[in-house]
Amino acid sequence: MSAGDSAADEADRQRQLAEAHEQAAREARQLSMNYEAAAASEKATARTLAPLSAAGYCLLPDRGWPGSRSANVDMIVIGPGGVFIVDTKSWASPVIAGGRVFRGQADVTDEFDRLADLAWKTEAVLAEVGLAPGEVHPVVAFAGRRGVDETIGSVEIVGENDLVKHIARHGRRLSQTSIDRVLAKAIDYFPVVGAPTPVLALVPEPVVAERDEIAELPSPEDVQDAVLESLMAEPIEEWMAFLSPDQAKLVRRSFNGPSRIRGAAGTGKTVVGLHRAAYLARSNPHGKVLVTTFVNTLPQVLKNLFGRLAPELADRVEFASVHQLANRILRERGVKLRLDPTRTDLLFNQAWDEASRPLIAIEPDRTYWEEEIRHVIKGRGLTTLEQYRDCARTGRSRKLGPNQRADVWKLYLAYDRRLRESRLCDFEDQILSAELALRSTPLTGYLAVIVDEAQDLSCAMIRMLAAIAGDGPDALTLIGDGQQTIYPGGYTLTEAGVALGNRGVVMEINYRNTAEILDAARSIVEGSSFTDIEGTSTAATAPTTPRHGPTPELMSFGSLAAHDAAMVRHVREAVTVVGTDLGDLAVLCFTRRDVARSMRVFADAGIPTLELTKYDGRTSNALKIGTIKRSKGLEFKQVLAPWVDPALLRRRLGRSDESSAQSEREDRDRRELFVAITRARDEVWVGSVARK
Ligand SMILES: Nc1ncnc2c1ncn2[C@@H]1O[C@H](COP(=O)(O)OP(=O)(O)OP(=O)(O)O)[C@@H](O)[C@H]1O
Repeated sequence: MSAGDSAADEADRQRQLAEAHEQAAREARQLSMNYEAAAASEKATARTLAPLSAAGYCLLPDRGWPGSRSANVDMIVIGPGGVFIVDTKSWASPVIAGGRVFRGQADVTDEFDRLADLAWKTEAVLAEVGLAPGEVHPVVAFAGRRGVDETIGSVEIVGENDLVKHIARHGRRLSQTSIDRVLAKAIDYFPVVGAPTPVLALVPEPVVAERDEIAELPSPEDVQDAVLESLMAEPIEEWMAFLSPDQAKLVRRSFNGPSRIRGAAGTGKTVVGLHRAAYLARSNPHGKVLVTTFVNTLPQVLKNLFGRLAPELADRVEFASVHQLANRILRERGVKLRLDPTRTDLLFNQAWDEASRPLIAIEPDRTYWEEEIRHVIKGRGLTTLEQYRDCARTGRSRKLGPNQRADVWKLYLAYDRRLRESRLCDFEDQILSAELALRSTPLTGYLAVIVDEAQDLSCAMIRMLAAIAGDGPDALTLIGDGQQTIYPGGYTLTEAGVALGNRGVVMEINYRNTAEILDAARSIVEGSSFTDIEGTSTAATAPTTPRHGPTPELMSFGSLAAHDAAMVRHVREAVTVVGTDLGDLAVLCFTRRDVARSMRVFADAGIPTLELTKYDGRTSNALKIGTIKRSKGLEFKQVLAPWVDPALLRRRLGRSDESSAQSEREDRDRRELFVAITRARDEVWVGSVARK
C-alpha cells in the first residue's frame, strides 16, 4: 500500500456515505411530500364530513387497511345511510373514460379495484352481524372538486365537496341499534393506525409548521340541506338493510349450480330472495336478474319493495310472473295464442260429458280429474299415454292403474281435440309453447333467475325457467316451502331436470308471526303430510318466533247472518279499539265466490275495500279482500278467514281411506288455511258456520 492510500480510501468511503445520505434524504423528502398531501386531504375530508355527525353518522378517520401493513383507509363513515369507505384522491385533473381512470397518462384503475375489493371483503365481515351486502359503499372523493358523479365497477366517485350530499341522500336505512352493531364490528376490522416506525437517522427530526387549509368548502346551506334531508328521510323497513347474520351470509353465498332455499312461512325467504337479486346484479356488471313467481300480482308488490331496498338497481332486476314471462317470450317470437278461460272451461265440460263415465266410478269429483289433466299431465307436458303410465304422480294420493290411466288419457284427448278444433289454448299450453319456443330461440340476457314460491309452479314452468337461467353458478335460486303447496299434482325437481346436489339451505326463524298464530296454524296442518319438490315426504320444519300476541279467534256461528255481523264487528274493532289501519287488515277467502260475497258484506257495512287483484304493495286505507291463493307471499297485521269449513278447524284424524281424493283435498285445504293464517303478523280471526 503506498503512502496516502488509506486517506484516499477514507475519502471514498465518506463520499459514498454522503451519497447514500443524500439519496435517503431525497426519498424521505418525496415521501414526506406524499404524506403531507395525504394528511392535508384526510384532514379536509374529515372537516367536510363533520356535519354528518349531526345526522347520526360516526367517522372513523385514518384506519389501517385490513391485511396491509402500510396502507390506510382515509375515512370510514357509518350511519343511517349505511357504511361508506372513503378514499380521498388529491389528483390534478383525473380523467374517467371507458370504464377506466387516468391520472395524466397513467391508468390508475387498479387503485379503484383495490378499494372495491376492500368493500367486498368488508361486506363479508359485516354480514356476520347482519348487515345486508348492498349497504357497504366504496367511495372515491376527488379533493377540492364538486359535481363529479361517476362509478367504476362498484366504486362511487364524487367530488369531495359533494360527499356530504352523496352520503346523506341514502336516507335512513339503518336503525341506531344496527349502526351500533356495525360500528363495533368495523372498529374491530379496521385497525387503528399505529405510530410510525422509529427513524434511525442521526439527524434531528424536522419541526413541522402548521399546514394551510385546503380552500373551497361546500356552502353551509348545501351541507345543512343535505343533513336535513337525511334526518327527514322516511326510514325503510329494518330488513331492507339489516338482516340476521345467517340471512346476510346466505345472500352472498355462492352455489356452483341451481340452489334451493327452503323454510316455513315467515322465515324471510322472500327477503333473502330480494337481497340476493340485488347482490347478484351488483356483483355482475352485465345482464339482468329475473325474479319470478306464480301469482300474477305478486311481482309488482316485490318490485315496489325492491325499489326501496336497492333503488339504484331498479333497471337491472326484472319482476314478472311465469305467465307474464311466457306471454312475453311468445310475443317476441311472433307466436300468437288464443286464450279464453271461459270458453276453455266450457270445452272441458263437454269433454267431461263425453269421457267421464269410467272416471266417475273411480272418483266422482269432476275437479279431481280436471286437476289431473291440468297439473299432472299438462303441467309436465306429457304427450303420450306411455309417458303418463310411467309418471310417478307425486303428491296425488289416489293410486291409478294402467287401465284407469288410459281412461284419464281419453278425457285428455277429448279436451285437447276440442281445444284444437276451436283454435284455443289454455294457460298450461301457454307455458308449454313458451318452453318449446325457447328451444329454438333461447332467451338471453339474464344472469340469474330467482323463483319465489317455487312450490306453486308446475314441472314445465320450472323447466322453462331453468332453460332461461342456464346451469352456471348462482344462475337459478328456487325459494319455497312445500308446506304451503296448494296446487295438486306435484313433481320432483329431478323430474324437471334440475339437479340440486346438496345446494339446499333451510331457514328456521320466523320473523312474521306471533307464537300464538304459529301454534294455531300448525294445529290446522298437524297430522297431514306434504311432498316437497325436492322429492322428500317431510314433516314441516318448526320455526321459532320471539313474538307474542293474542290467541287467534277460531269462531263458530249458528247462522251466516251471525257470522257476517261478527266479521264486520271484528274489522270495526280492529280499527277503533286496537288502532290497526284498515289497510293493514285482509279478508282471505277460499273461493272467488266468497271474495265477491265479502266485498258485498263490507260494502253494505260502508267499509272501503280493495281487491287483492288490484293491490301492488302500496299503502291504501282500504280493507284488502282476496283469495288465499292471491295472498301468497304477502302479509298483513290482521287476517280474517271467513266461511271456513268447520271440519278444517277440528283435529285432522287418521282416515281409513287415506288415499281418497277427499283426503288429498282436505290436506290441501288445510295447507291453504295454514297459508291464510300465516299471512298475519299480529292477529287472526277465523269464522265458520256450523252445519245443521
Ligand atoms: N332479519 C329480519 N329482521 C326483521 N324482519 C325480518 C327479517 N327477515 C324477515 N323479516 C320479516 O319477516 C316477514 C316474513 O319475511 P318473508 O316474507 O321474506 O318470509 P317468507 O319466508 O318468504 O314467508 P312466506 O313463505 O310465508 O311467504 C316479513 O315481514 C319480513 O319483513
